Amino acid sequence: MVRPPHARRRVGIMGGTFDPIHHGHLVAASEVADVFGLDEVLFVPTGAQPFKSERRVAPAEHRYLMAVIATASNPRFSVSRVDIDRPGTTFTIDTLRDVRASLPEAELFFITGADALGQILTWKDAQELFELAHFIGVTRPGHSLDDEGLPSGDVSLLEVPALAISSTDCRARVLAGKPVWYLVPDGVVQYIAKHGLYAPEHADRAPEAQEVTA
Ligand SMILES: Nc1ncnc2c1ncn2[C@@H]1O[C@H](COP(=O)(O)OP(=O)(O)OP(=O)(O)O)[C@@H](O)[C@H]1O
Ligand SMILES: O=C(O)c1ccc[n+]([C@@H]2O[C@H](COP(=O)([O-])O)[C@@H](O)[C@H]2O)c1
Repeated sequence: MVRPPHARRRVGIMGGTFDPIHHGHLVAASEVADVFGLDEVLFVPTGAQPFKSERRVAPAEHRYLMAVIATASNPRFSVSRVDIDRPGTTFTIDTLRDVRASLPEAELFFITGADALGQILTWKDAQELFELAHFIGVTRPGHSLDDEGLPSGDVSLLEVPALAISSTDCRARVLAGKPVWYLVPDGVVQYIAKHGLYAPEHADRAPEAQEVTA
């Protein structure tokens, strides 16, 4: 994308539980950054996600550090602590307000997979979300990408390389003793093993890996 000089900085925001971060997240962010000419993508791990309150989630600090490891080699990727440092339930409206406050001049793009895009109208202060960022819905295997009911002009849809990977499947594989090599970055494979994440047999060695945070 050709950019005029002095154009506003274009910043993508990829929010997620990232339990753990995997190559599906990274490919989606990379493709959006390329197609929309983003200067930077901020990965924003959630604190307590409102739709996952019944589920055990790895402690935020582990999910944050895995995101840091996964994005370290890409100069355009970084990880934000705004959601994990804010007490209480994570709502995207707060994420966007906080990022807007720290980057007042930037154009913001919120990146979301097809599954999450389909739920946006149920999110807190849904109508105001579209005043704070342009939303980009990306394809995800097993989900249909649809912007029905969403404000036209505020949402774009993008086909990204299809990776049928989910964090749920990665956790289940670790629990079953199966490899997650090539589903998540190498450093994340090693981080999961080092801290005994997702494997109950390691609970006595690494109790911090089994905390309930959401
Ligand atoms: N394979 C994928 N391709 C495209 N987008 C994805 C993919 N996996 C996740 N996303 C998107 O990334 C964001 C964060 O996803 P999340 O951290 O919940 O991962 P997940 O794999 O869906 O996790 P879980 O299986 O635990 O629900 C969401 O917008 C989701 O739609
Ligand atoms: O704001 C809300 O009400 C809301 C409800 C559910 C999910 N979200 C956001 O959706 C993004 C993807 O969430 P998740 O848990 O599917 O990874 C993440 O940034 C969440 O904060 C936001």
